[in-house]
Amino acid sequence: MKTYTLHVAGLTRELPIIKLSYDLSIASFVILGDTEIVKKTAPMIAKKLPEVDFVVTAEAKGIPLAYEISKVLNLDEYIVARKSVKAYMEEPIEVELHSITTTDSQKLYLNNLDAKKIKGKRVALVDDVVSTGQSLKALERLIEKAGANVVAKAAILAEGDAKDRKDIIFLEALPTF
Ligand SMILES: O=P(O)(O)OC[C@H]1O[C@H](OP(=O)(O)OP(=O)(O)O)[C@H](O)[C@@H]1O
Repeated sequence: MKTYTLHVAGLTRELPIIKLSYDLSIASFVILGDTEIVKKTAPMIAKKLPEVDFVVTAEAKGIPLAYEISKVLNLDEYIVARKSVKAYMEEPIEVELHSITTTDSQKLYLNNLDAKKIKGKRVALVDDVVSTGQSLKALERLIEKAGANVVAKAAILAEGDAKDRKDIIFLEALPTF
C-alpha cells in the first residue's frame, strides 16, 4: 500500500493513500484511537485560538480533539453536533452536510439545550481535517443558527486547496494525490 509520511507536532505518521475517485486519492488521517497525536496537537491549536467560551465540533473524528482543546483551555464543557437525531435531543436544529469522504448527503444536528448554551457566546469550531470545507461550512451555519459567534475555525490539517485558506488555523498542510 502506498503511504504518505506526515510530520505534525513533532510526530510522524505513515498515512495510507486511498482512492476516492478515478482522479482523486487522499491520505487517510484518523485521529480516533491516536491519543498521542491528540495530546500533542491540541495545545498547539489552543495556543493559536483567540479567547473562546466554547469549543464546538461535529461527530465523529473531531470529538477527541475538541475534548482535549477544551481541557487545555480549562473549559468545563464542549459541544458536539451530531449526524443523526438522538432520543435525548429536544427540538434539534439542523443543516445539510457533505464532506470529501462521505458522498451521500447528510445532516448535522444540534440539541436545543446546546444551542441555548452557546447563544451569544464566542465559539471556536474545530475538526481533525478541513478538505473541501463543506463540513466546516455546515457546522458554521448550524452554530450561527444557534445565535453563537464563530470567532475561530481550526483543524490539525488543511487538505488540498484548504492550505491556501486564510480563515482557518491549522498546523500542517496535507496534499491530495
Ligand atoms: O472539508 P470536508 O471535505 O468536509 O472534509 C473534512 C471532514 O471529513 C471528515 O469527516 P467524515 O465526513 O469522514 O466524517 P466522520 O468524522 O464522521 O468520520 C473529517 O473528519 C472532516 O470532518
